[in-house]
Amino acid sequence: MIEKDGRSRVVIEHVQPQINSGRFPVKRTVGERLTVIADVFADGHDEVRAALLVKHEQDSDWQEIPMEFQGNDRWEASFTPEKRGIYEYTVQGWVDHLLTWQKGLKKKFEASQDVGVELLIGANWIEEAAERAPTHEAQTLRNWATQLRNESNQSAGVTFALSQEVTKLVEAYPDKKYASLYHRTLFMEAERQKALFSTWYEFFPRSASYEPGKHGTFKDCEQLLPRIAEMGFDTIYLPPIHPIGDSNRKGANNAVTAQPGEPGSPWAIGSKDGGHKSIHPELGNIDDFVSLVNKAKEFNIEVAIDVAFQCSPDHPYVKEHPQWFRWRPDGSVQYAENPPKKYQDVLPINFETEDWENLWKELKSVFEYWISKGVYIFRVDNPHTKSFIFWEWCIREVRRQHPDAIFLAEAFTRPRVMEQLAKIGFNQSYTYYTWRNTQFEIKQYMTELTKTDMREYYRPNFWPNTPDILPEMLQNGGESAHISRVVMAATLSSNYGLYGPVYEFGINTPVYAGKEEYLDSEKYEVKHWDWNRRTKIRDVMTRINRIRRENPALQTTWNIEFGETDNQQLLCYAKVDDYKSNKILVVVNLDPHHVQSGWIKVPVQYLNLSAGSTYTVNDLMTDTRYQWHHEWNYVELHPGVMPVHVFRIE
Ligand SMILES: O=P(O)(O)O[C@H]1O[C@H](CO)[C@@H](O[C@H]2O[C@H](CO)[C@@H](O)[C@H](O)[C@H]2O)[C@H](O)[C@H]1O
Repeated sequence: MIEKDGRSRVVIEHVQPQINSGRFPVKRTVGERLTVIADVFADGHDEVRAALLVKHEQDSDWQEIPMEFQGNDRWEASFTPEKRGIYEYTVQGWVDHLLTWQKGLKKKFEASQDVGVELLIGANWIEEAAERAPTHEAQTLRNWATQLRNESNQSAGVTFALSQEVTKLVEAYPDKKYASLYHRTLFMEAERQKALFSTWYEFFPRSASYEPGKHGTFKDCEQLLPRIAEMGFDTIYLPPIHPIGDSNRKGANNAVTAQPGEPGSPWAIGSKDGGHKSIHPELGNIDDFVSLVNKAKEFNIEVAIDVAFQCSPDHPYVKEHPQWFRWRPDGSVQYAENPPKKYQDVLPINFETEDWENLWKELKSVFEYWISKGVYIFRVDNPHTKSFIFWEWCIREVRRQHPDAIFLAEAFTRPRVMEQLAKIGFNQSYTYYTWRNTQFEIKQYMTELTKTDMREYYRPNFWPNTPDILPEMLQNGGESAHISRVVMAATLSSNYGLYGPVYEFGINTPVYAGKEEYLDSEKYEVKHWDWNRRTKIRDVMTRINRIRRENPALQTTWNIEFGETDNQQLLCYAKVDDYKSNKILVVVNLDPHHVQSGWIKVPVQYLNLSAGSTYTVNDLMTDTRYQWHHEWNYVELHPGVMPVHVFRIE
């Protein structure tokens, strides 16, 4: 059986972007362009044309966007989503006889051949196009066909046939009877802008009190909002806010047994006071929490909460749904792990339980419950230790009802696993940035994130530290490293965050030499921070966050171009906005201990600067201006003064 019309001669292949052959949608935010490329060609020498077909899933009509020929059978078109939701896209190609005729006519006429018959053939094609045009234009086309038939002067006929007005009108009504359609419909999800541009400040609400020795509350968190807003953060991320279990409670510095009075790790969720939908009593009650969420909105701050699907042995689920845990012959459950880390105070959930459907529904309802309280951003703890198939379902279902929901995958694990979590729906992902220090490492990692197909589905969120990770660079590099690492996170990636208090106060003592964990970690203790204290690091955080808000070039991750340097300790990169009007050039001294100087090659072409022109670079970190003339320019960065330049090119 011949399934297709044998006259469909166009081949369409290598349509990009597509993730796993279209199994997963590519990601964009509203207003963020999607550029689609494809190879479209036919046998012989006929002219081919191609169009990108796009539609929002709720619309019935396809929008047709002409693709532009890039040479070598490659075609390209762009589309910018205007509303949130899923868009479908595919590619169509067809042989264009009118265009073929026009090109042939031109060649023959230029070769001084007789084109009398050609003009008659063209008249027929134009008449056919009239059949596809609306009445008023159909009449014009018919008139042109008559004009061509009656034209006695071949030169005038050719000029007319190739004129812009004829070309424009015949292009508008192509003959697509035998058009080919790419064999697949692909998907793109357009999300709200925050999925791409967000600035996170993590702190433990139990340490929020201004008063030493007092357990912090949500009311205390409200007091911190003006301070956090002043620093320019738009998202506060709170580690778990639920009741903390007593059984196997951990003590200071990860001791497996807590001393009386120790508060335990907030990730040991669940006690007689409730589980994932309850509030730790010392923080306040649900009304206090909702009040914090609403108050934060007044400062343009969103509250993000931590969702850790694991249970303290005291969690109500353990008694109510014992089938959700894997019991061993001795009546115990093996505690949770993220090898080599051991979480002796929590039980993992068994995603292979016979009762998986009820488990899934309950876990999804946790997100729904917090959404009903005004929370739309979730930092998901260790998602890679729960099944992919669950996440794909859960995120899809939650976002179908609540498209504003954003899920950040807190997975520091193998690359394929992190990538899969992003493919199946996580809107943002933690990264290896935390450990990328040298020029080579940073360039290589940024290239992988932005110039491979990861760009289509993996939205990085760069964290210089977390409560779990005090990287060696911050331990050894002190204030200078804190400054350079936060400025790089904030300018390399449009999503970035940090574990705030210890960062701004420059706390960097490891639990012991060689271990990348904070001594006396807040994970196991209530801390008292001097919230009135201003540090240079805090001032830098404030300034770089303002620079990010004021410069659209820093509100996306994908627009990076590195510049050469003659010193490996200097890193140089440029970013420009879509309109090429906002241009940022960052230079970083990667060595926190020594002055580093050298020559950097400004990527002038990328920055749209004509060679040899004079331009002003305005260092937004220090409000200092320099006049530069060439590609190569000299810089000198002092770690003790300011280890970075963030230039705006003016
Ligand atoms: O496994 P990760 O390094 O990605 O860390 C995340 O998950 C951990 C488990 O939830 C969590 O660990 C903390 O809570 C545990 C449970 O209470 C406790 O046993 C650990 O000692 C404590 O570090 C970690 O904070 C989180 O970021």
